[in-house]
Amino acid sequence: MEVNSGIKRSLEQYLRWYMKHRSTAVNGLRASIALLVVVRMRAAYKSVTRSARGTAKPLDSAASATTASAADGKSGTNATTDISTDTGSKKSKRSAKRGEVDALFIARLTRILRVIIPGVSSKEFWLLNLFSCFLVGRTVLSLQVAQLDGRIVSALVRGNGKEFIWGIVAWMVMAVPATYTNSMLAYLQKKLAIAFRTRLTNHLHELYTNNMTFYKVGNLDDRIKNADQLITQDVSRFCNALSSLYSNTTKPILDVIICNAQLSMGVGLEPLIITNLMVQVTSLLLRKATPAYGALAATEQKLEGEFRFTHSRLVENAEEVAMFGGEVVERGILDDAYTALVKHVNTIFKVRIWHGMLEDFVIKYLWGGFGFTLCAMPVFFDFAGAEMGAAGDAVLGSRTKGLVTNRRLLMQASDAFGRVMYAYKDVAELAGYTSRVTLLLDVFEDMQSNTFQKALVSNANEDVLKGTGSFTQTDDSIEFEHVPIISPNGDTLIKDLCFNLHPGMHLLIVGPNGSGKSSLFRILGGLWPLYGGTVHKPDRKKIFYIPQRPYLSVGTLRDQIIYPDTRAEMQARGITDEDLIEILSTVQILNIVQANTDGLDAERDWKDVLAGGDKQRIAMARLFYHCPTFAILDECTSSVSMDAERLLYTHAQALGISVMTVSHRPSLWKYHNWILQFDGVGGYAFVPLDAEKRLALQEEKNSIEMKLVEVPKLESKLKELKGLSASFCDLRALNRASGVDLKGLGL
Ligand SMILES: Nc1ncnc2c1ncn2[C@@H]1O[C@H](COP(=O)(O)OP(=O)(O)OP(=O)(O)O)[C@@H](O)[C@H]1O
Repeated sequence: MEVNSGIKRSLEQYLRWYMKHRSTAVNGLRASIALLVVVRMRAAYKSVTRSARGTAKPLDSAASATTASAADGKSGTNATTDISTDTGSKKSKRSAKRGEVDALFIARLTRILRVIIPGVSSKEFWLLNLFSCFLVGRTVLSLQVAQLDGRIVSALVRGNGKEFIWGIVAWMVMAVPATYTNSMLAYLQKKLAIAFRTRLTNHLHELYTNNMTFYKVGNLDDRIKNADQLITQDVSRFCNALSSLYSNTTKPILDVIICNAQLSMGVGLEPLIITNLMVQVTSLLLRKATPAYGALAATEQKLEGEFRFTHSRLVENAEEVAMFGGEVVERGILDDAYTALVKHVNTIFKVRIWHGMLEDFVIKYLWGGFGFTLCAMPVFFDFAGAEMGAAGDAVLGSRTKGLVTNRRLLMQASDAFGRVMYAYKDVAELAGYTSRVTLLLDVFEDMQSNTFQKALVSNANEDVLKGTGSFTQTDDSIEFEHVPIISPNGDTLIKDLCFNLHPGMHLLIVGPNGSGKSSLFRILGGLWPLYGGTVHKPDRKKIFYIPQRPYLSVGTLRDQIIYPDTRAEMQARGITDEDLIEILSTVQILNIVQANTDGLDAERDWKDVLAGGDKQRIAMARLFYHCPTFAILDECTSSVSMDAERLLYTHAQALGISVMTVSHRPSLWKYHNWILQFDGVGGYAFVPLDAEKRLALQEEKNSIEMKLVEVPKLESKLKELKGLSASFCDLRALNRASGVDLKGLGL
């Protein structure tokens, strides 16, 4: 008994001490929590900076392995078989692929944020601030509504009509800023998303169109298959996800903080801390049980892209597939891509079933139970120091007001916390989109410094691939000085090419298929990396290229002829529409202008409207418009008659254009005076071309080859005849022995 009363006494003493020093204890607790937060933030910051360095390092080292870009007059590359983006720690490699919510995600997001919110003076920064103001405003209004709710119900319980009516008036007045705030939030969220998208798209377009990145991605690098989908879809999804996430997390976080602060006044700090701790623990468990939604979203996007790619492939090659009757094969390809996508999406759905159940149980029911308990605290215990001594209506009114306000605040806080938890899924999805957008930025930035990652052919000579060549600018000559022609796969097409070309020289390039004829122009144009030697060439405008498949852009007929000039550039050059009409008349396609009432201003889908031969004639018109020093003609007359061919060459040469032709047609030889002949095994010959002599030799060679074709037939005939004459001799011998008269047999 004494022991018991001793314990009771000590407990009472402790409680008295506690009530006396309660505020100090509470402050101490607050300070500890603040300290904990600071420590955690510091740790998070450290890990972010560490992982950001981990990401940057391989890119930096890769970049340092390259020389300046082709545009600067040099070209280099870092071709490698390793196609992973991050070569940092194993963990960062894994998360790089999976798009997890971790420090690497924060580092990547920060990198993109620097692009979409470039500074404090940017429109996006102020939009974000305005948006934040409205978010805070909405939270403040919600608190006011909770207080008002409590007051109205309290007045109702006490039967105080005047207070009740004033409460209703205040309620209606509050509706005005509340509805305006909600509408503005919806508007600003969309505005912010589109502003982010504009910034990011502009940045990506700049990189994509610079240094021929649109060619290099896909051709020289393996990392991205469908840059178009990434720029058009993934960027949009990323921006929408980011702006909605900002709204979906900032408001709930604010709600959680402010409602908790208010609640602590209503129910006391201790029960609130205990409840919060329990919520934290359960939310931690829930987080642990959350599947990798980011990785799932990233894979879904990838599969969506591949599915879209199979369709665009079919659209692009529709005519060929239809002619071949390849619909069964194509159907298989489309179905395979779709099945892979659907299989993955179904996996996500299934994962969502059990996770949704768990999430609902924890957020709605478990936390709901915590909430009820919390609301009951001021009723059963006096943590907040409510005036329990007061009597009758006052106590009832005070309790009702407290209960209604607290319950509303609690519901708001728990709903907000729930939304923060649900937002984890959105964050995970954002992590997926972030990893896709970062990959796009990584690849585009690598293309600027000519750093490529591509699987090489097994026999690629690694030593040769480590070399770099250079470009220098000349006035009007082209020279290749010990330049190897190596494909992006690492195949050596020509080992060591040397030749030079001056105005007045017309070069014919011949060789077997795949020997590197077109690749020579890819090197000259700076499309492929230069692994050695020097290419001396004039300004880009002095070399004009006409490919086998003419390229027709979007726009008017005039735009097709002057491409890539704009109308303003055409006028600046002093060229008029009449000059263009004359050019069209020279290439004999004036009928196209006449067939269109808008003349040169006619806008059509020229790619589909024009026949193959007409397209090639438009390309010739383009050449005559630009009138360069050198023209690269890569099998560009395959669809036109020999007359049109003659016209192209004679007119081009009359304009002083030196031609470099790739063609298998001997009819074109006469327009050239030099020949570059590739042997298909890495060797070549560069010699003057006497077309007449070469044609005569060719004819002689052809006739000998024709005769050689006859040789086996003649030999077999000879053999047959020899056999017959042998049997004839045998017969005569036999006859002599037997005395038969051969003449009588007609032999
Ligand atoms: N983007 C690329 N990536 C990898 N290899 C390529 C690429 N483009 C071409 N090649 C390869 O380079 C080699 C040479 O191609 P190129 O187009 O120069 O041949 P060509 O001599 O012009 O042949 P053809 O007379 O058939 O047009 C081929 O083996 C081809 O597969």
